This record gives sequence, C-alpha cells and structure tokens, in this order.
Amino acid sequence: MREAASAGERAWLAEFAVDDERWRKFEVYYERLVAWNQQLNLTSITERREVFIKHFADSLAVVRLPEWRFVVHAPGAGVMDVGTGAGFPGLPLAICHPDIPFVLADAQAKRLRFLADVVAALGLHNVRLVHGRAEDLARDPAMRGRFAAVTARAVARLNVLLELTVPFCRVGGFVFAYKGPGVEEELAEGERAAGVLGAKLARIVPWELPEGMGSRRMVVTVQERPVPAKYPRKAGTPQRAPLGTGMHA
Ligand SMILES: C[S@@+](CC[C@H](N)C(=O)[O-])C[C@H]1O[C@@H](n2cnc3c(N)ncnc32)[C@H](O)[C@@H]1O
Repeated sequence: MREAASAGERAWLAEFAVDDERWRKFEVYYERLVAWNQQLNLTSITERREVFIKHFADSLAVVRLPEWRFVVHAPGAGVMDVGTGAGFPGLPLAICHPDIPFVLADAQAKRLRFLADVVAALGLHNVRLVHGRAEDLARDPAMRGRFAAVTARAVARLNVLLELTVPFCRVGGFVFAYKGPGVEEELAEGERAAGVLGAKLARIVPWELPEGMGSRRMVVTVQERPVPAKYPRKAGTPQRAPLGTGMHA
C-alpha cells in the first residue's frame, strides 16, 4: 500500500472531511478495484486520479446537500443503493458514514463478490450486500418503503430509474439520482413517473467534479405518499414499458 498521500491528492476528497483513516480505506478500495478489474469488467476508469475523482468524489457529492442531513439524522435511517455495480455511490458514502446502515443491491452476482471482498478488507460493519433485481427486492417487506434515502448512478433513464428506486423509500425520504447534464431531456417523463409513484421531483442540483473532470446533475426526489401496490411492475417491465411515456398500462 502507498504510505502517504500528497497534499495534492488529499485535495480530491478534502471537501468531504476525509480523515487519515478514511483515506486509507479509499486507498484499499482503489487497489482492490484495480486488481479485480483484471478479471471482472467492473469499470473502464482505472487511472488513480480518475478513480478518486470520477468514482469517489462523485459518489460523495450528495453529502453537500441539505436533504442528506435529514438522512444522517433520521432515527433508524438507512440508505439503499440500487444497481451499485462496483459500489458507486453507496460504498464511498458508507465509508464516510459508519453509523448509517447501507444496503448495496445489484442484479449481477460477480459484482457482489468483489464488493464482499472490499467490505471485508475495509472492516465495514454498516454494509449489507443484496443480490437481486430491484423490481423483485422491492416486494420484500423488509426493504419496501424502509429507507430514508435511495441512491442510484448510471442505472437507467430517469423514469425507469424512479420505478426501480422509489418503492424502497419511506414517506418523507429522498431518492438521489446521479446524472449528467443530459438529464434535462429526461425530466418531463421523470416528473410524470414520479407522480404515478407518489413522489415529486424536488430539485436538480448541478455540480462540477474537481480538476475539470465533468459536470454532473443530482435529481432529488421526495417521497410524498406510499407507492401504489402495483409498483414496481415485474422484472423487465419498467424498462419495456416505462412510466411517463404513455406506454404503460
Ligand atoms: C452501468 S452500471 C453502474 C454501476 C454503479 N452504480 C456506477 O455508477 O458505477 C449499472 C448497474 O446496475 C445494475 N442494474 C441494472 N438494472 C438493475 C435492476 N433492475 N436491479 C438491480 N440492479 C440493476 C447492473 O447489474 C449494473 O451493475
């Protein structure tokens, strides 16, 4: 393992108050990601600076939002990360919030094998890994309507994504969808989908990654009412007949 990060490197995550212990955890996460990536196709981003900025700093961006404070302070709060892949954004957030329970869910077992290795190496006790499709997992009473926040990055178009995420959210909780500038074009359908699901698009927050590595948008959705029992529809239907497009029954 590298001994000490330079001040320049520490600046990548500085605004998230990452102390020495957490920095070491990010170092281990990075090393395992690159090592496992030789066997599994986890990410196309492997250069150290890019991983720290485009994966780690990007994942932590939600911490800046006032809505996240609600998550941190909600009693018995928990966070569900849908389609976590190699752990983004859920695992960087779990490293920085050891007191909040996180569930990282993905449909691909191989990604969860990687995550199990990293979680053990980091000694994290606040992370549970769940294998399955969101459409099925959201039917489990232990997960449906339970979480103070649901996160997702690069999983689906906004209207589809909302059907995969909103059912995990408790009333009054938030869905944080990590998106790029192109999301503007998804908003009208997303707004209609949110309405069907008892949720509302609250706001879109733009931000810039450090070192000019790109523009991002966070779509913040608030859960206003319980999700109607018929959602999510069975696995595959949200993608085939997306809400908000006139294609769904
Ligand atoms: C492009 S990857 C993004 C991974 C990670 N969130 C990131 O930003 O790097 C999309 C991930 O979502 C998962 N996924 C897609 N649809 C899903 C569903 N319906 N239920 C659970 N996981 C799903 C895939 O298996 C894949 O790991």
